[in-house]
Amino acid sequence: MLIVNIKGLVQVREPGNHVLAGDAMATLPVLPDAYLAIKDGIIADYGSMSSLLVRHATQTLDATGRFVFPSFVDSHTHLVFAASREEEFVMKIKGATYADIAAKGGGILNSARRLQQMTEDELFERTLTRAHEIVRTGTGAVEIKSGYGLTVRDELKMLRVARRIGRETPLTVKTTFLGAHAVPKDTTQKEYIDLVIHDMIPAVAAEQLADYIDVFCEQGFFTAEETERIVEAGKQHGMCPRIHANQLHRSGGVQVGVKTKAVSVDHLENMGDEEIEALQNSGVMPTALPGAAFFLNLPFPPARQMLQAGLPLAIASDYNPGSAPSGNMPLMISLACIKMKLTPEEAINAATLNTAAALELHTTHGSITRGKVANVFITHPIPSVAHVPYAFGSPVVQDVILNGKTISNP
Ligand SMILES: N=CN[C@@H](CCC(=O)O)C(=O)O
Ligand SMILES: [Zn+2]
Repeated sequence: MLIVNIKGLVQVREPGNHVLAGDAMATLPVLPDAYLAIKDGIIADYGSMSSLLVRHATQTLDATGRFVFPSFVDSHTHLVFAASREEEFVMKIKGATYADIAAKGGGILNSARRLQQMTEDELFERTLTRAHEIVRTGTGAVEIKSGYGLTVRDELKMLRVARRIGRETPLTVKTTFLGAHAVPKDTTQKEYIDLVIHDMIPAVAAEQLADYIDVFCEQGFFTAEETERIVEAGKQHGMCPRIHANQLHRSGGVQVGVKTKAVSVDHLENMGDEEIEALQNSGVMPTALPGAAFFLNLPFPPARQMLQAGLPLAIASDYNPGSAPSGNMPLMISLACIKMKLTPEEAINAATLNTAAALELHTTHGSITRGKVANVFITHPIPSVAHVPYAFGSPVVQDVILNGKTISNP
């Protein structure tokens, strides 16, 4: 396949380990008036139109006036859920907080009740609709968590659905076991943590259903000490940690992430100097979820301060029914620019190369690089790259190509 007359080929990089940190995040390489050649699902070549020699291809797309981007990598979602939660949305409008709703058995426990009653096939169908939706907005690889099952049976059910999304859609899927998302009503904290460690983790590992282990490290959910114990148990079974950290409070989640060598710590709405220092040279990817901060009216992560400290930064959607009911990555990039004061270049780097690194997909995804998976999208005609975050909420993606194949009616 050949894409020709590309107005700008975005995020062109030579092969190599590209985690971008600090000042390096400001540079986004864009090749003007370019072509892109794809063969056997892989990026075969790219260059300036003036250097294009081969003109025969099985399929040629003309991208005049349009940009080609590498597909977004969304490194944090809860894509598998049974039902939306508009009633809580209205409660929040009227003044209830996320914590108030959770304390009344709403929130995660509300989602768990509904998911427990749903068959695996029905859950798959509902998730499939959302998978198609994120493909249409430019996502090519996605992390999917469990955490609305809260029983052995239902956590396994969620992870099987997530794995099936990886098999039956063109999305690249990584899965995360988040049994420690909330404690069910009729169980003590200790009983539930024992269930997570002694029953759930071995059962998940036996079916190889999870690449990662996650814990909601937060007041009223799981303490830093409990988080450490749970993720260490996961590590024993080959699951690398990634942590819900510092969403509502300075929970110690960041420090546990660093201590346990997590691949990422996500949320980070409540950060202090100590957390930023702890992350320096840690190898842990700090990940902002601007959709969740926006939806819950929380402070946004101190992105500029983090970049000034030389940290890398990733941006993901957190698509879930309670705190971020959108998996629209172009919108997340807009929010990152508008609310976190990232430049368009920084935000796009954060949602492509750095999220690929956060999912350990940096050798195959996240940039236009020879030899990487041909996951790209072609924009509508737009004047500039910065137009993507500028025109917030406007459709960005016109054509989607995943694994080298055009997705019809994206
Ligand atoms: N904070 C924890 N988990 C999700 C929200 C879960 C829910 O409210 O259903 C999040 O990342 O925001
Ligand atoms: Zn989350």
